Amino acid sequence: MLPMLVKPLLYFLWAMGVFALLYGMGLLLLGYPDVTLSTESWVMENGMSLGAYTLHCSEEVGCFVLHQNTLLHRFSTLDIFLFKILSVLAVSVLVLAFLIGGVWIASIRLQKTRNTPRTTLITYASQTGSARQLAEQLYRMAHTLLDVRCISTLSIEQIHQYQRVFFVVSTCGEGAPPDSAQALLRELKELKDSKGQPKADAPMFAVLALGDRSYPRFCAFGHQLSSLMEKRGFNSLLPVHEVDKMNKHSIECWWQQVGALVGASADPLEIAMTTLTVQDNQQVNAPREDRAAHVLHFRGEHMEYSAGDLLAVYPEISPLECRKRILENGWHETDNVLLEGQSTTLLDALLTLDWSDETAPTPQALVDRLSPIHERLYSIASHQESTLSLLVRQHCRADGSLGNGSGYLCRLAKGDTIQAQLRVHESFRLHQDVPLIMIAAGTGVAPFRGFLQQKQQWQSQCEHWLIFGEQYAQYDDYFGEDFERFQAEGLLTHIDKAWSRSHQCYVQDILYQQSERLQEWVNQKGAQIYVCGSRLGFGEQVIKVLEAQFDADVLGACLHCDLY
Ligand SMILES: Cc1cc2nc3c(=O)[nH]c(=O)nc-3n(C[C@H](O)[C@H](O)[C@H](O)COP(=O)(O)O)c2cc1C
Repeated sequence: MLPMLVKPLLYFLWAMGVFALLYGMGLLLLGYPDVTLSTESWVMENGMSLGAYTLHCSEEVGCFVLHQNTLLHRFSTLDIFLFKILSVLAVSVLVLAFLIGGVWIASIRLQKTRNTPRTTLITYASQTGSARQLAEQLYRMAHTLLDVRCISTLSIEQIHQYQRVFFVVSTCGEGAPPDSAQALLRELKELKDSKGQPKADAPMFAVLALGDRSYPRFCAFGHQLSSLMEKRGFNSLLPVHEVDKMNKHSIECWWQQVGALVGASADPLEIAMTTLTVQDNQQVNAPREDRAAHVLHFRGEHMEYSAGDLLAVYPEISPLECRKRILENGWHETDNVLLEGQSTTLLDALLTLDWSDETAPTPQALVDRLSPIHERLYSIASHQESTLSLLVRQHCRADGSLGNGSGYLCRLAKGDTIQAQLRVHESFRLHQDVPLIMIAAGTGVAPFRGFLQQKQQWQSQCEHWLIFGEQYAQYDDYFGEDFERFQAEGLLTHIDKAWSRSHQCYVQDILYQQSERLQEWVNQKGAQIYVCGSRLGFGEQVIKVLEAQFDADVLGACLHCDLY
């Protein structure tokens, strides 16, 4: 844009200069003293001298130049008018040139900064989007100092182009690496062992390991990656920093250390949130109060997501429920406790903590056992509409109180707003228009409504098969009307429902009964299989059946799981 403006400006300046020169020369050559001018009118108040020359102006006779009291030139009113125009134009052009030049130089500098190779890389390995979201957030806070990229696009050779590499990695499965980390992991394993000796010129690295303490192999992949990097001769900058359930304080501690190393400002970590407004919240399996499932529709701005993505919700604890639970334990809400070294009331402390089923002999012992409230991830049940839908099962604890995340969402009324984050679930998105086998249990059916909406947008002609399991046909047919509509439109070509309590039928039974079709769809029609639901029971059983039906490499190429 700027270089485009500069060229015409230079031409304009050049043309003006030529005009002014010619005009001046014409005046000097052709202008001559006006001999008829009377000497009285030479004496003017507003004269201006330059050496032996004096310029005088008079309204009656115009302007004239005296040289040692001899009239040298006289300028007409038109000359004066043109001089004025020329000087105004010259000043404006100079100011404009100054401004444009300033912006131009600044933009060249910016371009240079952008093109300067960074010495520090932040790379993420994410399964459900949290590590990616965090790495991109950190990058935004120090974008002039860092590069950011997904670990799947990173090779060892590229690591060597940096002085420092910061890994933000999660652990999935049972202590397993995210899919995106497999290639680098393979490369690292194949690399020659440096026998634990760091190489002097090798890049330095540090690992931020995201995980969840409730899993037996907490942050396992972060540790695996760090020890493998060290064995291959990379220099460790910091010990592996473990983060439980995306604890913000813990992330900030790590970022402060990293910031000091790379020269980034130690600003507090701003987690960018999307505000969603509740449009509708309905229980869809009435009258099942013990296992109530709700469909929520939200409206929000700048909602960029795809079917299969997740929504991270930050629950707010209900003070009413919290008071009730405090009383049931025989305590008082104003009891004094210490939280992170600060004295506060039991109620205030518990409103910031994740109190699930934990019990303790005293209020302080309870507070000491609990961790801060953490985000909850929900599968999105829609696809890039102006509304975002969720299917939420209300969790009921043994004492009758509601789970923190599901209780918060199921309590919401029309018009309420929540703060949430959209998380890219790369491995559970649709990447191409191929036949789908969608296998779900319970609220795991949610993403498949989104998938079919996406296929509808694509005007897909492929075959789609949904296998859905829940307890009761009369209550639990979530999104039943939507799936019937997709069926009527020819988008959903097969649907099988397994009702475990009302019909004693399970999803695995259908997979066995329809094994021929399953084989045909995968081997001949190139179908991809997506499985969503709880890992225990459903997920494990389904994987077992699929492993019995397909070779490992065939399954590896077509299976996508979202098991929790
Ligand atoms: C199916 C599943 C399995 C998980 N397995 C582990 C595990 O073995 N160890 C662990 O520390 N965290 C485990 N987690 C927790 C994740 O590491 C944690 O939620 C992390 O923030 C997810 O980051 P991501 O969204 O970038 O993948 C698991 C989470 C899920 C959903």
